[in-house]
Amino acid sequence: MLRIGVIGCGTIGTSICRAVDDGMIEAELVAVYDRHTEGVEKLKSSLKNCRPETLEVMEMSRQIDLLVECASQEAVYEMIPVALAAHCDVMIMSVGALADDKLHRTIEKLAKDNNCKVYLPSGAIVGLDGLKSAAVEEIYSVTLTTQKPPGGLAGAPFVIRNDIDLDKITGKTVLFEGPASEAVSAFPANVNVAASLSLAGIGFDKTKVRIVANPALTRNIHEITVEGAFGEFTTRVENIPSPANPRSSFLAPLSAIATLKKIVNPFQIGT
Ligand SMILES: NC(=O)C1=CN([C@@H]2O[C@H](COP(=O)(O)OP(=O)(O)OC[C@H]3O[C@@H](n4cnc5c(N)ncnc54)[C@H](O)[C@@H]3O)[C@@H](O)[C@H]2O)C=CC1
Ligand SMILES: O=C([O-])CC(=O)C(=O)O
Repeated sequence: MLRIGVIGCGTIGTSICRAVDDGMIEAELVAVYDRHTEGVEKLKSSLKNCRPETLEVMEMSRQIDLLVECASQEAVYEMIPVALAAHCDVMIMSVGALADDKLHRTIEKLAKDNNCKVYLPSGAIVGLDGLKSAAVEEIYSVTLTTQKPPGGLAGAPFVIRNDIDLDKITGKTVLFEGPASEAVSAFPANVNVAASLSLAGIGFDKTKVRIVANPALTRNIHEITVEGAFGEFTTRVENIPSPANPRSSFLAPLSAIATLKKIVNPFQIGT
């Protein structure tokens, strides 16, 4: 059975661990870790069947086949190279970290050298399957427009740096327009999806991102338009925010669980 370790015991980590605990994913939950011990204890006490140990990444990597990162972009720097060097496959949710070309190349080399896989779930967006197929030929443009209720953008470095009072936004307001390379560091907990889109398509500099604060919304909306030699498509998803973390859409943990199910399933459905 696949032995997994989970880094980050927040919204997504808890959903993944519960899915293993409920038997939805045929895997053994060997270990968990979070920089906040209360988070680890709360998660562990909520499990009915699994008894994971609390282990730091180095020790965890010796005992697992797959390390699941659902913590932060910072954690990708700290944990992913360590796990790959220990011959573990990895799954990354904080995909925005890969906008750093040096880190991206390090992870790619470690994965190749150690014969490991790096899984990047679709997260909170729909349409990566179509984009991957389309990218076999030329892609002319990829645009992501993300709209969130203002509270869902709280704490973003861009908001803090520009002294934006989210409570004072009364109408639909474009906060950011620029390349994905800038969007993922300006809003690290909001548009990791822009990174997955960039990696599947035309890269971080050419992928355009617009981030809109919209007080009329209760959902996180991601709209993607792709134009290329294949033609054109647009996808739009209206995501219910996770109750525990309104920055993250409910579809994100579901996509992480679906990716784990795909890893253990002999049938690989979809591109
Ligand atoms: N790819 C995608 O579509 C999506 C990606 N995300 C990203 O996934 C990650 C997890 O999201 P949530 O579970 O909603 O966040 P969360 O805030 O609910 O939980 C994150 C947990 O990770 C821990 N953590 C953060 N950095 C750490 C580190 N360096 N070492 C150890 N523990 C650390 C925190 O203490 C917290 O308990 C975030 O980076 C988020 O931005 C979220 C939604 C969609
Ligand atoms: O969950 C979402 O809507 C998207 C998100 O936070 C991210 O990509 O980081």
